[in-house]
Amino acid sequence: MPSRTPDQHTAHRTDRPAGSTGQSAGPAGPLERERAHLAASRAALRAMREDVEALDISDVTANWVNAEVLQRQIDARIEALADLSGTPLFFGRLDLVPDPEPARYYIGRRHVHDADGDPMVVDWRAPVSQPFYRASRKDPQGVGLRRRFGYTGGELTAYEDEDLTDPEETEQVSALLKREIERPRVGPMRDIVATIQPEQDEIVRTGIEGTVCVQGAPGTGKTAVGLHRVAYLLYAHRERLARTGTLVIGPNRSFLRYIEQVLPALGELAVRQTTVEDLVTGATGVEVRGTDDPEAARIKGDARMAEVLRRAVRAGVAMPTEPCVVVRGSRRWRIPAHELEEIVRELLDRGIRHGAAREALPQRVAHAVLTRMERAGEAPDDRVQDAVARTPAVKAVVKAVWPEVDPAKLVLRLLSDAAFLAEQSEGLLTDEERKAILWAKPPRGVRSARWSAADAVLIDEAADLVRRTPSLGHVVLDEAQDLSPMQYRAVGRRCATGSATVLGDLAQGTTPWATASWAEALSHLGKPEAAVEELTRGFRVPREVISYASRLLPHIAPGLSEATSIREAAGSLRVRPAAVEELDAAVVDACRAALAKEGSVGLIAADARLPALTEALDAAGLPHLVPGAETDAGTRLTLVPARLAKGLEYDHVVLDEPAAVVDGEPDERTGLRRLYVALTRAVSGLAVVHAAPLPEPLAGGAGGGGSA
Ligand SMILES: Nc1ncnc2c1ncn2[C@@H]1O[C@H](COP(=O)(O)OP(=O)(O)OP(=O)(O)O)[C@@H](O)[C@H]1O
Repeated sequence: MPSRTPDQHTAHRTDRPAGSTGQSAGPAGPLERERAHLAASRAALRAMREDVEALDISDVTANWVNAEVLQRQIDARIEALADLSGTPLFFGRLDLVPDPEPARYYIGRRHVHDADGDPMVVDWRAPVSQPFYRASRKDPQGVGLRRRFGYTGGELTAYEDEDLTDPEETEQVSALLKREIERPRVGPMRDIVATIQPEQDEIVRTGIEGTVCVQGAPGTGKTAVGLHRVAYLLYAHRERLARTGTLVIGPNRSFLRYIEQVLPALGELAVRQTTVEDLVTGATGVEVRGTDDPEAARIKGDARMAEVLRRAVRAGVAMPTEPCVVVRGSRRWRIPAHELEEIVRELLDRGIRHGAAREALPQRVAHAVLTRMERAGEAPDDRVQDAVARTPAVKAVVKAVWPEVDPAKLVLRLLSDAAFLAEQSEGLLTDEERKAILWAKPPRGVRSARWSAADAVLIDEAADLVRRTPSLGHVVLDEAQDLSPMQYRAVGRRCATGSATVLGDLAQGTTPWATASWAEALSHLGKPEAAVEELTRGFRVPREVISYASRLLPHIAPGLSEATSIREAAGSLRVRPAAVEELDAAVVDACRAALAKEGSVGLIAADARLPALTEALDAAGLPHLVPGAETDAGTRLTLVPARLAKGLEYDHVVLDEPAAVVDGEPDERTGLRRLYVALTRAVSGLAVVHAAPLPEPLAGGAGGGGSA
């Protein structure tokens, strides 16, 4: 039941600058009434929490196990009902067109109800909240008035109305929305529930059955959308996902640290967040201590390796050459080799997992024995079949014909036994490719092997050939463009019976095997039917900066169009040449200038430049952090290796020596893509400082930004 408003509300625009309280905010003014509703909602939330805290479960739980489970659920509920001081309880209000009575909903991060159970705040994920994000004058969706609230330090200080019933009134950019989006960045990533845009909301609320792939330019909100989609799905399908699980996969640990607080802020505390590498090492138990050269990594990540592994697993299966003779009492039952072979071939043809087939084989052989017994006039039952399956003769057949496969040992053999690899990759890999992936010095065993990240994925694939990997209910895969086909398969296994949200940008692919087309990636993931959506409206990067970075697009991703930007921020780009011997000092200057402003500062540089820059910053007395570490008012500067910049953002970015960033990569296209990533991390301003000539695509053309 929506809360009813006895006083018929009159829609009214304040249109005053966000943050101001305006003149209408007298004691009985609308702002005061909204504050009163906030206070009442807070009290109601407190009461909800106290109700749960007061629950006495001693009567209802028959044993201590139940009691413990119930207590855990209660504790989680109490935690979920906390009133977080920095997080406003509601951020919006919808007044529906009276039909027949007016109805009003306050939209917030969680559901709050009064003592009668009537809602005081509705969860943003509830169906009634959807028009808050999607309704427009063209399509009001039953909404008469949409109100957005502005907060300052937890205080409700402003509101802003849109009358959706008047199609004549022109759409205006909401000042509160703009203020929220343009708020300086300090700490880790924040949720965007108050300002999700219609095109983003469509993706967030896609049904759980559908896999969605989002291609989006830097800063279009892919990560934000993916995280809010998990929160939405958990709300809409709580029980199902509690059973099957959800997972968020990101490119590296510093990125995960950057995003880790978004879901908890939305009340979702149980979503696992990991990298592909941690996912497969966790599943296989191998430790990654080695690296591959790019060519070896490319081949190991190629989808052809899936077939090589499939063959290698099957290669262990030998055709029986001896009959199986089972002795029971005074009788001997003989299954000839050719009949055993038929059983083996039938199991192979069924394409079931190696381990499952190995478990089925003794029963099949026993069944053949039972058929003979029946033909001889006996009447054996299931227990006899089980007993036969356990006889030494049948066990010996299984051992000889269908040996157990240890996934890591199998991969170790493939990478160290040239003849074995040649046999299993016949017609799939070339001699050079085989040479590229064979270990020069084979390790002694699985434990001493210096496994690479790509090896761990191969072992994970082999493990799945032996035993099916359990599938989760939903997987969000961020920065997907960097995955190899074999990595896509590893992720695909984890959502084989669930769905996925695949997020990425082809222009930001910086691995040698980076995705060339989403259709191909989705087929490796096992979701070829997924819809590909495009986001082009940028929320991070100021217009001048994104158009500067977009000069690289024809060289790195010719098919993609330039993103737009909602940030005007004139003067946001500075390109500053420096003499070689003055480069470090110029970079330090640029950092100081950035630190003089509000917000976080990221100094992005090629790996090779890090020692010199660390020294220069230390000498200048500028404390700095590593990516992913939490910034605070004292230390707002992070020194970011270009290779870790992906997915992150800083209010002000100082980019050191673009040419060095390009040179740090094995080929020019990858180098320019790395540069594109680095150029698109800034929220408010970018200063490019260089001594070497700028890479050609940046140097050319007019409007290269102001010089400082
Ligand atoms: N609707 C929105 N309201 C407010 N802020 C938004 C909105 N959408 C995105 N943002 C903000 O814009 C910034 C960029 O979003 P996000 O990191 O999700 O983009 P991305 O597409 O993943 O970028 P990249 O490709 O660089 O990884 C973030 O600070 C995010 O909070």
